[in-house]
Amino acid sequence: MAPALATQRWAARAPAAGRLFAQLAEAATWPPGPRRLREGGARRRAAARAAASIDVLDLSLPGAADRLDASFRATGFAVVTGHGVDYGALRQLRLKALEFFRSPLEHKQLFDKAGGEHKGARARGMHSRLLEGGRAVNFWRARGGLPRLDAGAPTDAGEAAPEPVPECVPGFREAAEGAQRAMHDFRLRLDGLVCESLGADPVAFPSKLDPFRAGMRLAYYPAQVTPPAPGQLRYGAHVDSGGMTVLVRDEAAQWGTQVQLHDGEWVDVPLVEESIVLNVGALLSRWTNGRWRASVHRVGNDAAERLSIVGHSVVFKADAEVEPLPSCVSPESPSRYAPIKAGDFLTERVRLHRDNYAEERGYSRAAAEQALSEQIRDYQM
Ligand SMILES: O=C(O)CCC(=O)C(=O)O
Ligand SMILES: [Fe+2]
Repeated sequence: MAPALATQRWAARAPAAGRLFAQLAEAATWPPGPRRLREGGARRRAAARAAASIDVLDLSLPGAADRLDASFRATGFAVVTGHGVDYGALRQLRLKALEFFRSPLEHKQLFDKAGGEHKGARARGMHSRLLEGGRAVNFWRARGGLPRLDAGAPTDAGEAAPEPVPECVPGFREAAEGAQRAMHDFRLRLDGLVCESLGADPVAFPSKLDPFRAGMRLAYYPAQVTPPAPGQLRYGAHVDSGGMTVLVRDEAAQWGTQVQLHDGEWVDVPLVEESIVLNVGALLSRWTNGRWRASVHRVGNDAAERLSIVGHSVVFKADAEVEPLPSCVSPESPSRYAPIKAGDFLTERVRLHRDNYAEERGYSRAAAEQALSEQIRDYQM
């Protein structure tokens, strides 16, 4: 029997082991060449499926609110064009951010607040990211003021005092401010579109939001010079926590963002020039009573260096009470979620990710698993 056939049979009998074999085989040819990336069978199939699965919408055309509603109901994701954002400002931030992330570790460590009092930095996982060579730094807009580039992150409740970033990369601050400005109007427009899509009260809706708290995170994926371990991903499967995520992928290395559809299948987010990817977070899904899905997504392995700019819209005030919108509740679709304060919800979701969560909450080992799985279910959507 030919070895290849034997392998196929063995893989068919033991799918998990077969997958491992496939991963090892992939590792043996790491890094994947451009041809393999374009033409790999599984990837091509996934991409073909994605074309039919994740909508691409031109927001400059009439009916944008309804089309957004349909996309978010179906997958919780949409790739948008016609957004009006100055892409040049985003490109400039990408360049400066790459300069920062490629700079010596001592520079990047200036941003590591995890050992100090800025527990927000630790809570958001920046501690390990920065120590591993610099992967993320948060920006946010000071309340009511000009956009500022700040180190650390707000506390869980979003109340930490911002700290100015040391100028280790000339022009970084200006680039960040330029990108924030470029995004600001778009974020406001998205807030308006969401209100329209959901038929929400145009007075009550904006009063719950604070567009000036919308930040920008730079997620850096260093070039993968060694093959990933079996099952390892560039960004593990997760659901975003808050309102709407506004994701600008790296034009030079866009491949990798994948979404799990309702039927469990993973699909690629389509690659579209100068597009922005929108996706629904857990709190927004909850507010819509589950009408809009908060889908699980991840970033798959690719050898390329990559930088994603991750922003948000529909940013709730920490003390905003979030309960299913009346327009999303009906006799056929009764309210599924109790009212919750946005700040409390986000704090709890961040805590769920800590290793010592059960211990912090005083759960016994036996009770912990039960409580955790219930909490995760509650806080997932
Ligand atoms: O970088 C990407 O493509 C996705 C990042 C992401 O999912 C996130 O930051 O929540
Ligand atoms: Fe995400």
